[in-house]
Amino acid sequence: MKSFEVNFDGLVGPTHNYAGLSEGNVASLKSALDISNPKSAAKQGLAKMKALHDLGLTQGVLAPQERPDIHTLRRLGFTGTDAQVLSQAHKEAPNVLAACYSASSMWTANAATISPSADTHNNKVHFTPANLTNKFHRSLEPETTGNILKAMFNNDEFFEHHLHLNDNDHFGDEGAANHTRLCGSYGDKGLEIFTFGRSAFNRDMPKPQIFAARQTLEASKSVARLHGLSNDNTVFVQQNPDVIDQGVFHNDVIAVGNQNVLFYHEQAFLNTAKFIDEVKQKLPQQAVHFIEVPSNQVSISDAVNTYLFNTQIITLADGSMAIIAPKHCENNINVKTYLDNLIIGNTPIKQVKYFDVNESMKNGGGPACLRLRVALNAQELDAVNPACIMSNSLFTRLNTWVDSHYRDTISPKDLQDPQLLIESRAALDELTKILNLGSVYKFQQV
Ligand SMILES: N=C(N)NCCC[C@H](NC(=O)CCC(=O)O)C(=O)O
Repeated sequence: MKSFEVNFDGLVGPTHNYAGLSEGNVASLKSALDISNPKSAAKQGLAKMKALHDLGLTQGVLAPQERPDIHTLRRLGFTGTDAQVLSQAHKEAPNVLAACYSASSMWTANAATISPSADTHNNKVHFTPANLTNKFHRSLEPETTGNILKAMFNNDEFFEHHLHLNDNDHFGDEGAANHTRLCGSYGDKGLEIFTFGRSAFNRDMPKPQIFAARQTLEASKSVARLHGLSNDNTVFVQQNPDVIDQGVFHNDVIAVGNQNVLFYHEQAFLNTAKFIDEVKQKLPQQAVHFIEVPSNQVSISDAVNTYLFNTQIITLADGSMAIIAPKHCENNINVKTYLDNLIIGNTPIKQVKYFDVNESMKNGGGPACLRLRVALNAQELDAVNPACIMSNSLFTRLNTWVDSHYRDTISPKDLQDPQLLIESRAALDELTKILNLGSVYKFQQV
């Protein structure tokens, strides 16, 4: 049966702003309190989705979350009307207010971990939303993420949905940003690689000294268990703690895989040689292209600033691969030179396409952060909510929707404006109709 990898990109929400919420994420802290442009952020994202659709890929859309999260503000003790809650929070706890306003669900690589049916014990596609416990603003996402995924993959015959892991740092889980899969064609049984930053229970294992390691080994193992993966189709590898301390807060900032290609920086992993041996031993039927980028060609700092590895490697109709990269890669001489040489070398990657996703990049989200990969066979794809699949008409419809609901600027003082809450809800209410999601947001459930 034919199989596909579908990218479900996060639609940037109407409250996209720069609040400096993510310690350990260099770009987020650098952009703190800048003025954002939600309209252009959403359109940059839509343009990337449309480009992949035009390249012949099946492209999906994942809805944003309800922000501001007024329910969390009330849970934290702010009372009165919505306007009073916002103004009180603005006065007393502006950082909490900003966290409850974050449009961070756009980075859908952190929405969930997905295991395709070829890998799982019961031949269903398994979904586990990420709990994102390490950052308060992101820990608000998993419940709604689960609702949205259930509304998109709503068929028990093919899809199995799990509850996110326990909300505790011991089981900190950041989803597909720390998970990649190597395989032959997408429908073949593959090898699922889980990368973790630290162990929660084993204090003897190395860990970063400056920034938090967001993903634990225990979380990765739990997801693999829930999905019914076996020892022979999983690898658990530790991220190099030194690079976490240099701003590599997720593994997808330093490594990316697609089918028989693993593209990674030489400093990405601890014990790289052992890891590569295990991959070779567990995937004997595949000649994997291990593309290791040396530090003397691309430094960690260049990788973090350009997001060379937060690129999407996609397979085109002729079987060759293309890299979807942010413009930052084109503008950095070391990275551009590396990529120019890569596409004439002996690997399946034959072209690079550069995209302007600057509004997202300024918060530390590159092209790969913006997408959740779901490998599906033809029958499973037929069972996906068709309203969430990109088409020429959906692209036009969503651009018009953005034009009518989104602001051109948001600055920190705008977060107390109750009108922004009203605008955001109106936008999301209409969106749930466009994407045929039903009432996935709390404000729709009262
Ligand atoms: N690498 C992947 N897959 N995702 C990138 C996530 C970026 C996100 N930034 C933020 O949440 C910044 C929000 C702010 O500062 O306003 C984060 O750090 O979790």
